[in-house]
Amino acid sequence: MLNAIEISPDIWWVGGIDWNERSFHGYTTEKGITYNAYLIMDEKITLIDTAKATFTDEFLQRISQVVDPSKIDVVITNHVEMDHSGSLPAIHKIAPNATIYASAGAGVNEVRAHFGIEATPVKSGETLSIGKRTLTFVTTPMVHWPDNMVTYSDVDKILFSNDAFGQHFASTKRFDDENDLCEVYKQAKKYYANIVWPYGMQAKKALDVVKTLDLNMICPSHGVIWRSHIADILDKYEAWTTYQMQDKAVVVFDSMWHSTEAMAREITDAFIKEGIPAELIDVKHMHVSDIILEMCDAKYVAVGSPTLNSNMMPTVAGFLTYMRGLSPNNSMRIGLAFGSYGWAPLGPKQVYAELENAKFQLPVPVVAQQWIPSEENLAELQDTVCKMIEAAQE
Ligand SMILES: Cc1cc2nc3c(=O)[nH]c(=O)nc-3n(C[C@H](O)[C@H](O)[C@H](O)COP(=O)(O)O)c2cc1C
Repeated sequence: MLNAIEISPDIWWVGGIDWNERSFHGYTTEKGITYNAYLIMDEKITLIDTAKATFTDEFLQRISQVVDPSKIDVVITNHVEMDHSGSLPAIHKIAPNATIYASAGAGVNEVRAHFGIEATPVKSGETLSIGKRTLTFVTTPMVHWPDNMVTYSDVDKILFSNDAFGQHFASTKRFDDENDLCEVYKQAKKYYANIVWPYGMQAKKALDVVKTLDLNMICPSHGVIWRSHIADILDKYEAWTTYQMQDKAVVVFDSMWHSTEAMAREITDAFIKEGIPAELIDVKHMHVSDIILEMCDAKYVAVGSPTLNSNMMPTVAGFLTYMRGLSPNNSMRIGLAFGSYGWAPLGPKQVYAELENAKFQLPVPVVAQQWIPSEENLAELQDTVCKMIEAAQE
């Protein structure tokens, strides 16, 4: 078993590694997950967050390599979601006199609602001396639950950032510079797109506070610790939280007999012909959490469905529902609805209505094709794409 790891003098990583988790509340985690918790060996022995309940044994074993868990004096609960707090009842039982801190209001209420445990409230800006170190709490409400907060240790210049700057990435190596950075950044972006994206404005506020801190490390509750690429991940969060868009297109579709697929291919080619990178995505073959990663910074989004039993296809409806819940900046995008039908163009029209509901700019009407598109019909899609690009430039 991997040992507890001293990440900075007297600060230990004592989390859990979930090598085989592949679905985290419906989000695919192809690289597994870590539940990071940190133990600070100061005059008051302090634990920052815990682990998912199923990892309690692993987590307690790691703590025991450093100290008897019953000696813990302070537990900081930055966020009550159960991937971070699932082992809190076990710690509470082993160290009943430890003081558990959570954000005033939401954090304290959530600890009580989940575990029937009374936590001590802390407000944003409040400090706690644990010996040599003073910890400062900064609440980050709705990044991504009402209770979220982050904790800063002054002596070490470490920010315990909980979900912010996290990535679902299991590894024996704890630091950014010890791992494949391309993969780490991809997983950080996928995490942001699937978890934090709806709360970009709140995340931006939190980021502005983080940027004022003197930082040696950012220790998130998932994935690798940032020590060598702090400026880079902060820059990336700046771009993501301000919804910076790329001049690129994603064309998402499903198709039974390839007519909608032929339209999707033509639309993709038309974007590429106009010099705009485009990606063709068949929803049957890509998970919605990966589609969101591809589309989160795409200026152009085309969505196609045939009519199936008087509806759009359930796969496309599933994607649109997931996307609508996550994506707050659709008014900055240019959308297109398209698809084939036999006798009633309900599938493509429902896609259009969904894009309209999700507040996309829709400069061209729905392109509904009866049965199989001819060469001429397909060629007309080139004009449609040109109109979308013109609308983006206005
Ligand atoms: C099981 C099934 C159900 C269908 N239901 C409808 C329907 O309710 N209304 C309609 O206009 N066309 C319906 N169609 C016809 C398709 O929409 C039509 O064949 C279309 O061209 C398929 O596009 P695709 O090749 O992209 O799958 C149905 C086709 C199938 C196979």
